[in-house]
Amino acid sequence: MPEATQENPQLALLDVFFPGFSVLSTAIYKYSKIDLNIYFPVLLFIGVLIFASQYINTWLWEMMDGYLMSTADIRIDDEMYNMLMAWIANQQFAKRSRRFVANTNLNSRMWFLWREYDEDSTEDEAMIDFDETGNAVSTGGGHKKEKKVQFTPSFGTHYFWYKKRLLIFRRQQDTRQTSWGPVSEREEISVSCFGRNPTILKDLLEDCRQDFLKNDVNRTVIYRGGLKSGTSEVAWTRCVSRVSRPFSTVVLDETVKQSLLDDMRDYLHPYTRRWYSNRGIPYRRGYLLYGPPGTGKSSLSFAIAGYFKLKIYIVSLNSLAMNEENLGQLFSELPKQCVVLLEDIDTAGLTHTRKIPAEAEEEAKPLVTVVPGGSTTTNPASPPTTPPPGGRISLSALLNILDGVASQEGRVLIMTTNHLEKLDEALIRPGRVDMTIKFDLANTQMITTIFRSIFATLEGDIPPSAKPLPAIRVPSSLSKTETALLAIEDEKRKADELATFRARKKMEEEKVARLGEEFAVLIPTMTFSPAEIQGFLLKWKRQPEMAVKEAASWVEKTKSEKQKKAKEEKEKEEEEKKKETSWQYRRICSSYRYTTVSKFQNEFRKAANGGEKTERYRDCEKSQRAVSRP
Ligand SMILES: Nc1ncnc2c1ncn2[C@@H]1O[C@H](COP(=O)(O)OP(=O)(O)OP(=O)(O)O)[C@@H](O)[C@H]1O
Repeated sequence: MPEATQENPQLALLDVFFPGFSVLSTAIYKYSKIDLNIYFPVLLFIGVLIFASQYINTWLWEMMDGYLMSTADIRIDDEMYNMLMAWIANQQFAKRSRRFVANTNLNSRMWFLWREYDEDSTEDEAMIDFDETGNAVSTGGGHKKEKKVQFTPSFGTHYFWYKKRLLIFRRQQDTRQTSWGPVSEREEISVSCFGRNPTILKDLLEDCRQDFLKNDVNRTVIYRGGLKSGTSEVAWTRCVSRVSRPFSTVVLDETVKQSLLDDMRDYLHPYTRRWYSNRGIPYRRGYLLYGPPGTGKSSLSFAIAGYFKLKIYIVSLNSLAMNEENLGQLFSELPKQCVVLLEDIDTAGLTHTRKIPAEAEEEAKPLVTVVPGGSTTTNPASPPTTPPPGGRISLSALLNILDGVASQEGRVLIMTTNHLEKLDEALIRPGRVDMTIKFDLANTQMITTIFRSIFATLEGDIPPSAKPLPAIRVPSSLSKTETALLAIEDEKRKADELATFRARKKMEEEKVARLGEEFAVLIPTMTFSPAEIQGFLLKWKRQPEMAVKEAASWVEKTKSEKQKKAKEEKEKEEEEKKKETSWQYRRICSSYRYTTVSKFQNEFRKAANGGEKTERYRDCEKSQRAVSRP
């Protein structure tokens, strides 16, 4: 009988399927004289079967996946990820999962989809308690606001039932992504169903969306336009959802507010769209809010979006990423009805008058140096007209986008500015801006209203000292009559409490009204913005008397600070102007370098300083050579 050794080629073959088999069989032969070689055909068959089944299994799954199943892939950089994960976390299969991810925030780790967990909880839940001495104390887990841990299934395949259909949730590591990103960003999720009809998946995703959006009821959802992380693509990304600001809390002339409401209500009416299209007028509406900083322009924009339950899309034209193409792309991706907010439009590099094509052409020409005597030379070394500084969008590009086909019909455009006079007329002509609202510094009536709104006791305001009265405990030994008497007494006590509360509230209101008037007398009219007044009042938010007492000294202090600041700004402006003049002068002179500059020095200096511009100076102005700023 041949020795069963490792050299036996048959056993070496079995090692492929059952690693270590030859060592094991040699040991068995040595100690018990049982030769496993005789089972070789059976073992080989089993080995091949196991090996082949792995491939067959994968192949079968692939075939089934490809031909007999429907799959929805969810991208981690899309808001759908947040929606699906929020839904999954509430499902039994996720709660029962033995291998799971514990999350305090279910949202995508992509920065532009990231949302703070707290954002969706209600704001009336206090996060911190304070003891009698005013120190912050731990809430001891008694408050709902503490971060909840939620569980989602870990990487792998998970089966669950939805509307009596078996669905598959797959969560996999995305191996295609580069390794430098955080692990949590490198994943792929998908939901599949058996059958070639994907309707059930679409139903599921719609359910997830609806569930997710329930959190947004009575909230204003804010989107910002910008670059997606690590890409050159732009997208609207949801950044926050805030409890909608009641329209009434924006202090503004009531007739103006009412006419804005009426105008928007009419515009958003379902029949209005048809009215516009019948007449061939683009269905768009634009509003311009202008006035000094802190007078409520942004507040009104958010309040109006909340009032009409519209999402608000904010885009910053100052952003470096914003060029004509990107802005056009963002405008083309706007939903049918929404508010688009272009804030502080005067600072967005749009303040220059729109160039007429001839002028633009002129600028694009190579620089021409005027040589006295009438001849001109083209300077080949002179740089071409520099493109607008990176990211700044030109006015004509913006106008094209606002009017162009890419701009979604049905949107409400709100532009805000601190300097109406700096805006080009083309931007604010009717059709682009249909209503202009002026915001002013606070007048006496506004000051009183702000005071009242800060100190009025509103629903949900709980004074920090208020402690609920202990409920009456009914001893079990009492007879029915005694219990009834006690209940009547309790009712009476509650009614007395309510009456006292109402009387106190009325007195409070009268006191606040009186103090409001006193306060308004102390604050000079049209001097401070509502934001400044609100800022001061918030310091004394529970002490209206102190606010009145401190008002006069605050006015003095703030006025002198403002004067000082204004003086400094003026000095700075003058300094800038001087620099600008000398720079302009150098530019002009440099374009005249073929002649003796000193010959025309006085003439040029005068003109650069705002004096009379000679023909020679004008010639030079046209052919200015780019001189780097000092
Ligand atoms: N008319 C107003 N009514 C109510 N609150 C106001 C008003 N104006 C300003 N505020 C308060 O002042 C703060 C700043 O207001 P807001 O941002 O709306 O001003 P703004 O005019 O948009 O300022 P900026 O021009 O600097 O952007 C907010 O907290 C807001 O509540």
